[in-house]
Amino acid sequence: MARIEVNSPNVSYTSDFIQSKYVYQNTKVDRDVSGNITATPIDTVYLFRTQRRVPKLGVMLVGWGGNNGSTITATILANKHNIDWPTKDGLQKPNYFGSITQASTVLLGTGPEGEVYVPMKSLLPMVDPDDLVLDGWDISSKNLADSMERARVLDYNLQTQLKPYMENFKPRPSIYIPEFIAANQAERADNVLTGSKQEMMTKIREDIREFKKSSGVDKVIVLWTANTERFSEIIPGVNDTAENLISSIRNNETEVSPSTLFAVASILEGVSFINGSPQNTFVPGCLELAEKKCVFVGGDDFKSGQTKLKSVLVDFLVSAGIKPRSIVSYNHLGNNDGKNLSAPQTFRSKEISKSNVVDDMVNSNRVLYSQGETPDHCVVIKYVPHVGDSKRAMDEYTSEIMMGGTNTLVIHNTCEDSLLASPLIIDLIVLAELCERIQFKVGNETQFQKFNPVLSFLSYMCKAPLVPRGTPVVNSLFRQRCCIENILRACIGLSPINHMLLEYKMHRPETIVIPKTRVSKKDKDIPKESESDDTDCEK
Ligand SMILES: NC(=O)c1ccc[n+]([C@@H]2O[C@H](COP(=O)([O-])OP(=O)(O)OC[C@H]3O[C@@H](n4cnc5c(N)ncnc54)[C@H](O)[C@@H]3O)[C@@H](O)[C@H]2O)c1
Ligand SMILES: O=P([O-])([O-])O[C@@H]1[C@@H](O)[C@H](O)[C@@H](O)[C@H](O)[C@@H]1O
Repeated sequence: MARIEVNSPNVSYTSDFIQSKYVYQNTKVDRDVSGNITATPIDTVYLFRTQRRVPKLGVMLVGWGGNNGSTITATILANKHNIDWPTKDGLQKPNYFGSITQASTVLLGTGPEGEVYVPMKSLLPMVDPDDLVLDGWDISSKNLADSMERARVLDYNLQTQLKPYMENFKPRPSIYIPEFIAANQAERADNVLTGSKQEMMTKIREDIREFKKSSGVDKVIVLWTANTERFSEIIPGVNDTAENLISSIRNNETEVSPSTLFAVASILEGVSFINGSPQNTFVPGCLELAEKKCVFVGGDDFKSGQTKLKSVLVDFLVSAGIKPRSIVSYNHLGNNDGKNLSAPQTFRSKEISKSNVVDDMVNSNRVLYSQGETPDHCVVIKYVPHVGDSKRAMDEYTSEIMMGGTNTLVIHNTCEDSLLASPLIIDLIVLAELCERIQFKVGNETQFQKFNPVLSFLSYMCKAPLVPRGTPVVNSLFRQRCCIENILRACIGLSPINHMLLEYKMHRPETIVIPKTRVSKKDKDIPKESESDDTDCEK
């Protein structure tokens, strides 16, 4: 992969850090009593600092023996050991298609040869997924080779070759509280911890420490890809504050779910925790704990197929001035996820995360929608065992066009559910780990800080993005991707991609002057480069 170095006085490279002075340009909007608007451009100077050393990273998956867990393990091993396999269509080589960090490119700029695109992963030093060290928990005791076979996702020929690598991986016993998932999951729950919630959580914390020590990894990230749970009730005194949540765990309170126990265990171990399922793992007390301890949390629910397309299509329609009036999304699938979602309480969690995804786009356009007006939006999921992991999704978008006309789009999508979700696991881990190495100072600040513990940077991969209090939720896939791309660019001192291509829109192109350097703010506005690390965290 070609090395990228930025040639600018605002960017410096030391053996430890890439440092960039960056002018963040924004617009402040004020409305007067008559509703008239004043827009004021605002410049803020940031000093970004990214640690260059990529750590040896351990990943612990909760639900390791599931379809996603076994598929991502197999994919990493196949890529790492360069295992290809014959199919009826020829020899298939392993890859990470569907991962933006590994398989997508970004426009870096223009050169003599025109536009130059580079792999997203080449912008900053990132963990190579081939180097991830995997471990995890499952309530099912099957080893990973048997789990892969049970999942019926990958070609048989690949499975045969991977078996020797996978059969030694055995999930650690996990926390099973039957009332949080569908009753039909009981038949696979033969690998479970016993004891009080406090005791089980302590065991999970020990597992994280033990894994870190025995594997020799520098750091660990924990990711929930276990069954969708029902929503937890938010009860004052039980899970509304960090203190109450901790004492509820101590008192074995009913309304603390396994996923919240895993999140709390990870936070207490200083380990980032990502939730790939829709339930409200991050009850207010859990979020407060993450904030206090300055540990990253991200989620919720992988945005893999039908919803991902929705967050493109509705954005397209609304931004084209077309008014979606009804969105009806149906899918059926036959994997264990579908089986678990056939219970009303777990389906409800999924229905919520799949339904909210158009809110920001609808609310952005008061020409089309009056305050409080929304399109009809219906989400249906059915379990059909025969189709296994091959999910069938059917969507109908009915929109109002000019002069009362109607535009109906009908989409049919067939795909392996887990082959769409697994690359998102890679991106969530790679980007969350990168965020742990990025620090910045704003204006005249003397101390570096990190991103807010609620990592909204991961929104692109999530159906129901978790954001810090008071932050706008962005669902539009295009905007979510721009955010990732432009923050990566900021870290190397490059301006956001603006798609203006002004240099190609000139009547007299010879008038273009390439400035020697980007103009920076006066020295007094530039954050100082020394001083200590981020603080404000309870240790
Ligand atoms: N595949 C997708 O496209 C997709 C998209 C979005 C979200 N998701 C979510 O990802 C999750 C995993 O999907 P999947 O297809 O791998 O499902 P799966 O049912 O195949 O795997 C889940 C695994 O979790 C295990 N499990 C359940 N409760 C557990 C607990 N408390 N601790 C440890 N393990 C536990 C199960 O035994 C199972 O092996 C689901 O919640 C699903 O809704 C999947
Ligand atoms: O990502 P997406 O395709 O919109 O959503 C999917 C659902 O349609 C599917 O029913 C469910 O089992 C998957 O876990 C996933 O949530």
